[in-house]
Amino acid sequence: MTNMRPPQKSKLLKVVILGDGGVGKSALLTRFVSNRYEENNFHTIGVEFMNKDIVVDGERYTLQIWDTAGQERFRALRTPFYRGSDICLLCYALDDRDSLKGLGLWRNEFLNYADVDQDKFPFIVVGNKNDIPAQKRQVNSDAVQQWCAEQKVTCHIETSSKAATNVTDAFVLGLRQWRHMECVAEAELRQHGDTIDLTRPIRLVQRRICCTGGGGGNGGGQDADGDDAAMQSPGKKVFGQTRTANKAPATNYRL
Ligand SMILES: Nc1nc2c(ncn2[C@@H]2O[C@H](COP(=O)(O)OP(=O)(O)OP(=O)(O)O)[C@@H](O)[C@H]2O)c(=O)[nH]1
Repeated sequence: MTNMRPPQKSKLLKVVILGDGGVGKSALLTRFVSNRYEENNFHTIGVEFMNKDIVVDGERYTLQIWDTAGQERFRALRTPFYRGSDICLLCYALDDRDSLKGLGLWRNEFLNYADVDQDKFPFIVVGNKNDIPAQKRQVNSDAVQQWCAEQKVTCHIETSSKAATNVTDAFVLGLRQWRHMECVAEAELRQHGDTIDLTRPIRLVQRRICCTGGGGGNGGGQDADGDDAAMQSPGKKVFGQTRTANKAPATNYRL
């Protein structure tokens, strides 16, 4: 016998990095996964992905991170990969104010193709290249905060792939935001979700089972209410079968 706990399963999450060409998406990914930095990167064509295992708050995750091409001409190559994403990093460069303005288009493009609920999806705004000298900086924190407020994005972080500043933190921020939204969604489900009002439907179901179980006889029909539309419908068996099939997902009962 051993006291060792079985190894914890790793949760797989898909992360997509979006932003204008040249803001440093590939550099961010390379720094995070391999802790390397290259000054002269080629433009990404289409998409590339890398996996990275990470433990955050005691939980194991495998992040499958998709680096996308920022250039407009590769749009058709990247958009099919948005579906199934769990987290999206919206990247701009601190020495390029247009790249911040462009984030709205990136967010919309993602929402169009990823098919997610925009109010419940973890977007993280990442301002890369924060190693640049002050005189080269074109984006100040007021502009970013204003953009985030307008777009209802709550998380913003500055990084430098070159100087290895905050790179892991950007992904961890995305992960924590994802987990927060999962918790909110679960709580909502518990509160309002799969609720069954047992008063009327249960009486119907019991009668149905009685009717069909009795070989189609009239015994159970005696106490049927005249105003019960469901009881009068011809789909008796279907109603009973549907009820049986639906048993499993019911999580809340309100008496
Ligand atoms: N100063 C500074 N330069 C960076 C940083 N990250 C990337 N760069 C520079 O920006 C260039 C472009 O970076 P990439 O990672 O290729 O940019 P990208 O967003 O992936 O570009 P696309 O593939 O065209 O979408 C790099 O060749 C670096 O010279 C950084 O943190 N600081």
